[in-house]
Amino acid sequence: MDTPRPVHLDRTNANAGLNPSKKVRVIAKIRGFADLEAESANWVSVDKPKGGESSSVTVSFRDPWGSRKESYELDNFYQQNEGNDTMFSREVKPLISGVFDGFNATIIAYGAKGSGKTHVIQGSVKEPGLAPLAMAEILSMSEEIEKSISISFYEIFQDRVYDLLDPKRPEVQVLENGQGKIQLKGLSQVPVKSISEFQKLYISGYSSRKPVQKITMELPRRSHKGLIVHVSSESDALSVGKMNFVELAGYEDTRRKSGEGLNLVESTKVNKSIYALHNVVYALNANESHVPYRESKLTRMLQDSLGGKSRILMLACLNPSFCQDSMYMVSLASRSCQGINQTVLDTAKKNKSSARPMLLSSRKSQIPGSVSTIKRQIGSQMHASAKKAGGITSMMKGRKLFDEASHSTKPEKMAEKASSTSDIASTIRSFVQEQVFQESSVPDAMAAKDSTSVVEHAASSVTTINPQETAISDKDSFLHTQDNQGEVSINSDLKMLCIDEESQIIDKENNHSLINKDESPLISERLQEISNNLKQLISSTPLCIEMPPRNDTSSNIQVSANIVEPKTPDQSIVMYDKWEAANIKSPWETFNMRSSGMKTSLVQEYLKLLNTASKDDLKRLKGIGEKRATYILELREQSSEPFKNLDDLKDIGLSAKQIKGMMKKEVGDLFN
Ligand SMILES: Nc1ncnc2c1ncn2[C@@H]1O[C@H](COP(=O)(O)OP(=O)(O)OP(=O)(O)O)[C@@H](O)[C@H]1O
Repeated sequence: MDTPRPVHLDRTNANAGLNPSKKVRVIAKIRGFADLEAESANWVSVDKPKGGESSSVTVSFRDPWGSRKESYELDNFYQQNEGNDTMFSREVKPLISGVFDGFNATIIAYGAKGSGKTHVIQGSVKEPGLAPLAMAEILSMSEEIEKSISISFYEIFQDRVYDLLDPKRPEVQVLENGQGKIQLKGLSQVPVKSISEFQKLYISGYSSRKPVQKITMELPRRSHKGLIVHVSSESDALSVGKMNFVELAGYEDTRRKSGEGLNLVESTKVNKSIYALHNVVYALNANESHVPYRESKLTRMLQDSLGGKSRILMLACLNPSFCQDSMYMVSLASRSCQGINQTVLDTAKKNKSSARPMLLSSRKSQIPGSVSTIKRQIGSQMHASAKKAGGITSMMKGRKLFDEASHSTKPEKMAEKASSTSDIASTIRSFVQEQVFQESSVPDAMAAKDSTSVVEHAASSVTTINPQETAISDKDSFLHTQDNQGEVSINSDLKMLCIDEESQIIDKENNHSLINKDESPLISERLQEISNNLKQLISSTPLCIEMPPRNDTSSNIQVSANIVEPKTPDQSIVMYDKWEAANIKSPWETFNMRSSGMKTSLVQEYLKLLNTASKDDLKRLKGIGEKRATYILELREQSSEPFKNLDDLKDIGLSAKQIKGMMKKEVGDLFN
C-alpha cells in the first residue's frame, strides 16, 4: 500500500485561481488540530494538476484501509495550519467590493459534524472567523463611501426560520412578492456602526439559540445559521448588495449513524437541505432554466443571493481524522460544480472497474429478465402475502366482477363476464384506483385527473396481452387442463380477443427485444412487463386450493400460490367456486392481498433499479434528472444498497409527496 503524500500546497501562486468572474468557487479546509489530534491527516493529499499555473487543486482522499481512493478538483484547499485570516484575504475579501457594487455574495460552510464550520465562520476571540473579519472590512469601506450597514441573523431549524437577534419574534415567513423577490417577513434588521456593536449582536445571537421546544435532555439542536450583512445607500436606504454567511448544520449519514425519532427526522431534514443547496448550485452552474430554489427553506431564503448578480463560495469543512462524511461532502461539492470543476475520478474509476461490475453482475442476476422469472417473483410475493395473511389467494379480478361472481357459483357465468373487455377494464380500473393510488395524499383536482386518464388508458390497454406468451406458457398446462375439466376458460376468450392485436403485439415484442439484456431495463419497461403478466394472470391463473385427498381425514387445506407453473388439477384440487365450502377469505380480501403483493413487487423492482441502473437509465425515470442521478451514484458509492425502501429517496431531496407522485407517474405510464 503506498502512503499518500502529506498535505502540501505551493502557495507561491496560490491566488492565481481567484477569478472574480467565476460565479461559484469550491474550496475545502481541513480543520486545525485540537491537542488530542496531533496526528497528521495523511488520508488526504493535495496537488496542483498543472503545476503552479493551475487555477485549481486536486484533492485526493484515501481511506486508512487503502481500499478507496478518490480525487476531486477544487478551486483551493486550506490545510490545518492555515488560519481564518489567510482564507479571508484569499477568498472573502475579493468579494466585498462587489457587494458595494450591487452584487450579492454568499459564503457557505458545510461539512460533517465537528468539522470546524463554526470555527471558520464565527471563529473565537483568539481567532476571529470569516464573518467578523469581513464585517470589519465592510464597516471600514462603508465609512469611506457612505453606505449604511445592518445585519440580520437567523436560524433554520426543521424547515422553520427563527430570528436570532430577536428570539421572541414569531417564526419568520419566507414570502415572494409579485416581482419574484424574496421577502423575509418578521426578520429583524439591526443597524451596525462598529465592530464591537457587531460582535455583541452576533455573539448574543449565537447564545440565543435555545430550543423552541424541548426535544430531549440536552440534545444539541442541529440547525443552519445565516448571517446577512446588508449594505444600503445612506440617502434612500435602498439595498445595494448583501453578504451572507451560512453555517450549515453538520452532515450525518443517516444510514451509518443510528438515529431515532426526532434525531433522525432532524438529520433527514438537514441532509435534504444540503442536497437541495447543491442542486441549486448545480442548476446555476449548468445554466439550467429551472433552478430548484423551492426544494428547501434554506435555498428559498437564499434565492436572491444565489441567483442573479451573485458570487458563491462553497467551503467544505473537513475533520482532521478520517471521516467518510467529509469525503462525501467534498465529492458533493465537486459534483455540484461540474462544468466548472470537473470531478476527477481516475483512481475511483479503477476501483469501479473491479468493484462495480461485480456489484452490478450480482444484482443483474437478481433482476429477472424472463417472463417466467417475473411471474415467479410475483408469485412468491403473493405467496408471501397470502401466507402472512393466513388466508388463501384467488383469481385476481376487479371488485365488480367479484361482487357479481360471488353471488353465483357458476363458473360459466364468471367466464362470460370476464371475457368482456369492459369487465377486464373494470378489473384494472379497480386495481389502479383502489390499490395503486390507495395511499396517495393528493386529493386535488390534478390527482383526480391523472387517475382518470390512467384508468382510461388501462381500459384501452387490455387487448395487448401477449397471446404467444400465453400460448407458450399456459396452453399446454393450464388451458388444456381447464378444458379437460370441462371448465370454460377465461383465458381462451382472452386469446380470441388478443389475436386481432397480433401485429401490434409483435411490434411491442420487437421493441422489447431491442433492450440490451446486459443492462438494467428501464423501470417503465420492467413494470410494463410485470403489468402485462399480471393482466395475463388476471385472466389465466386460478390459484388453487388443494383439498386433502378424500381418504385423508386431516383437516388441512393447502394453499397453493404457485402461479408460475400451474399444476394439472386432480381430485384433490377444487376451483374458486368452492369458496364458501372451504370457508375461506372473501374474494375482496383476497383481491386486496394480491394487489398489495403486486404493489410490493413493483416497489422492489423500482428500488432495484435505483440501486443498480446506469446513470443514463436513472435519468429516464420520472423525476430523476442529472443532479439526482449523480446523487444516487454518490449514495451507491457510500453503500452498496442505498435504497432499501421508498423513504430512502428522501436522501436525494424528495419529499414523501414527490416520491408518491413519481411512483404514480411510473405506474400510470404502464397504461399509456
Ligand atoms: N482550526 C482549529 N484549530 C483548533 N481547534 C479547532 C479548529 N477548528 C475547530 N476547532 C475545534 O473543533 C471543535 C469543533 O469545531 P466546530 O464547533 O467549529 O465544528 P462544527 O463543524 O461547527 O460542529 P457542529 O457540526 O457540531 O456544529 C471545537 O471544539 C473547535 O474549537
